Amino acid sequence: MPHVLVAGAIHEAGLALLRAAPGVTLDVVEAVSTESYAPLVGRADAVLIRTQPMPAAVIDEAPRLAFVSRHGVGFDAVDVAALNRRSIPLAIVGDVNSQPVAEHAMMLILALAKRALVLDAATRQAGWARRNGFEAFELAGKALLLVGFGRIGRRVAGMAEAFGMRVLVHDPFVGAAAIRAAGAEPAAALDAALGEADIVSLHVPLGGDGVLIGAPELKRMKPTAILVNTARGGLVDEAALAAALAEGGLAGAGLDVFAGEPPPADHPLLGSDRVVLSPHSASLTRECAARMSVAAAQNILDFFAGRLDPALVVNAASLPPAGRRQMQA
Ligand SMILES: NC(=O)C1=CN([C@@H]2O[C@H](COP(=O)(O)OP(=O)(O)OC[C@H]3O[C@@H](n4cnc5c(N)ncnc54)[C@H](O)[C@@H]3O)[C@@H](O)[C@H]2O)C=CC1
Ligand SMILES: O=C(O)C(=O)COP(=O)(O)O
Repeated sequence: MPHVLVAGAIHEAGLALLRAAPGVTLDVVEAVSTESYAPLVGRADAVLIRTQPMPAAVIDEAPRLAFVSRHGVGFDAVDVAALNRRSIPLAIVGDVNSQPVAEHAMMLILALAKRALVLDAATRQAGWARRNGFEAFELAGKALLLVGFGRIGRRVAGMAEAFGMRVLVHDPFVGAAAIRAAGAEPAAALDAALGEADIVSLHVPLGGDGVLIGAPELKRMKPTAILVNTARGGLVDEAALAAALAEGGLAGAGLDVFAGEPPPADHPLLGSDRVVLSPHSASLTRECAARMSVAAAQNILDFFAGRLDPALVVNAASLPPAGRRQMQA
């Protein structure tokens, strides 16, 4: 009889699915820290986890653990090597959250290009004083560099093309022909593309290499350019980004994600009016919060029923043959 631990607050729809499943028992811990759910892993057959860390120390304390279900798609916070040692599959939700994240990236691009927050504040405070400041710029004709051309990056490309933008793509794992077929231009060398772009948007996983955009990469960007990160905070050197913005090396940044979440109150990027921020909420639309919750819960039910889609498993663990883990009513 599978016992499921839900680590982190999720939409009620997924909880309802698990509660209604015959034979499933549940622990739900809404707090986001690892410490809050770690004491409960010992009795879990499956863990449904949000983005809080799941280190080896926690996995090693879970003798019954047979399956981990990510509520989203990024799995950098889970110690995959520890799962692999015991051949425990880790599944993600696939395409379920790509659309709202792509929309959010476009929202940040537009907010920065149009100086939305600054002009909103100015309109409330000082009337028309900034009307002729000519601070906004147009997207049409500008070069957008997408770093990463997977589920989300491809959707941003389509949206940007509708705005009349030129789309450059840097993704070493996607062939030039596929990039051209999507109406974009392959950019094999990241350094050169960074120098060409008016807007850079990140859509790659956070991997072992860590920082992708550090001080040298920021220096290659135009002083008029903006950087948008809806992927993972650890991809960007935040101190170097704050310095580039303060020194006029870069015009703006839109950030949904941070190296440490939530960012501390004295974080250098929180004080800049060249920055538009959101609290890792790109996928959390009304619609998608329910979709992710249901998809992650369904993956658990499918795993124990022996019918999980293997394409959703992202680590080196094969699924048990159908029927081996039948749920007991
Ligand atoms: N802010 C949020 O709420 C969300 C953030 N994310 C983040 O966005 C990331 C991307 O999501 P998806 O598009 O669904 O993933 P995906 O796996 O479909 O696409 C990632 C792409 O990045 C490419 N890539 C890998 N390393 C690269 C590198 N060094 N340079 C350039 N390209 C590289 C891959 O070839 C792949 O095409 C996730 O890994 C996750 O961290 C995803 C969903 C929600
Ligand atoms: O899909 C992702 O990788 C996300 O960042 C969102 O994940 P979460 O809603 O925190 O489980």
